[in-house]
Amino acid sequence: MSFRLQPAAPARPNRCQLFGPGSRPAIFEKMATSAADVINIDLEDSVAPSDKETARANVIKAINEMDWGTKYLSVRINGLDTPWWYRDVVDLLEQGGERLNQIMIPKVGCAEDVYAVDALVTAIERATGRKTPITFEVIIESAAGIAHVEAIAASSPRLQAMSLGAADFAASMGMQTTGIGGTQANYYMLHEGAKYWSDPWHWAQTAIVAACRTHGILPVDGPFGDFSDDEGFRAQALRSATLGMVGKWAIHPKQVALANEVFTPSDEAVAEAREILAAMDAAKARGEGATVYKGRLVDIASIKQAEVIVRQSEMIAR
Ligand SMILES: CC(C)(COP(=O)(O)OP(=O)(O)OC[C@H]1O[C@@H](n2cnc3c(N)ncnc32)[C@H](O)[C@@H]1OP(=O)(O)O)[C@@H](O)C(=O)NCCC(=O)NCCSC(=O)C[C@H](O)C(=O)O
Ligand SMILES: [Mg+2]
Repeated sequence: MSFRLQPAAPARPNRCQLFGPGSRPAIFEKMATSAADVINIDLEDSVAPSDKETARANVIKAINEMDWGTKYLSVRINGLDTPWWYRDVVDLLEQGGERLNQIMIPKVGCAEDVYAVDALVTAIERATGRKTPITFEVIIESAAGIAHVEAIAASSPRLQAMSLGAADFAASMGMQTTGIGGTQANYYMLHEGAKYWSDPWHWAQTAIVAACRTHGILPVDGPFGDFSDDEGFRAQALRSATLGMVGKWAIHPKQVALANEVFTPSDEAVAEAREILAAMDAAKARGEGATVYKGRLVDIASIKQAEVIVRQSEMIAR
């Protein structure tokens, strides 16, 4: 371990972030009563330009009047290249009250993007006497965003989560696909006539996980567009969980249970993690730093690996 210790990410469940357009208030109740840990009401790309003001008003009304239970409540504002974002922030902060937990900033390309929103939010919080600081989530969904991901991760103490936005990311990178996440038919290796598919999102995901873990932020996988493909969603989510991401967006309610299933450690995984911890306790008592568990090596690093799984399950059970 470096002399500079790795900070812990916020201790709150973030297995599924359910999205819905702010211009569609009829679904807000369904979002609030869903099994998602986080609700992202959208003012950005799922809202047509002609609906921006109405959507903003819908969202503020819903934040104030609806029962959101224990949901972590987040609103995605418009991008900093639009005329809408500052009014989103001002109205949400001035009229949305303390129930709003988080602002999601899309298409962040550099640390200064976050700085700009932070400055505006900070001024409004001071003026209104807000008690609990608003937190931020950013979406990495451009070439600039991934190139500057580490600086973005370090940009503000408000930052709690960072997602990969596969659709805009693919467009910004010039990738030849219209798919949103998942397997890409043309991304394969050929060996002795057989095709072996690879994962075109892998590099961006690992860059995000490393930046997030360095700065104590939750790394999250973004949307999987084909909501009729449950197995495709599950495969994408399993890869993300294996890489260290803590959750995934749902762009349709049927994806919520899938995300919760993948990002909740199974009873078997938790039991095995606890057995590894017990085996290492016994090893330590014998003065050993390594031992054998089910025919394989476990050592002091295995304690940290097992603790990740136990911590996740304890946090979700809370
Ligand atoms: C994708 C949808 C437009 C589909 O809506 P719809 O046609 O109504 O679906 P269904 O008929 O299958 O709906 C079944 C029931 O579920 C309710 N419903 C639908 N969507 C939601 C939702 N998001 N949350 C809660 N409940 C929902 C319907 O009302 C039906 O209920 P009932 O009649 O009682 O049976 C729609 O799902 C949708 O709008 N999804 C979210 C789109 C969105 O927010 N997109 C933005 C995020 S993705 C993105 O931005 C890309 C990213 O930035 C990147 O770059 O990668
Ligand atoms: Mg996007």
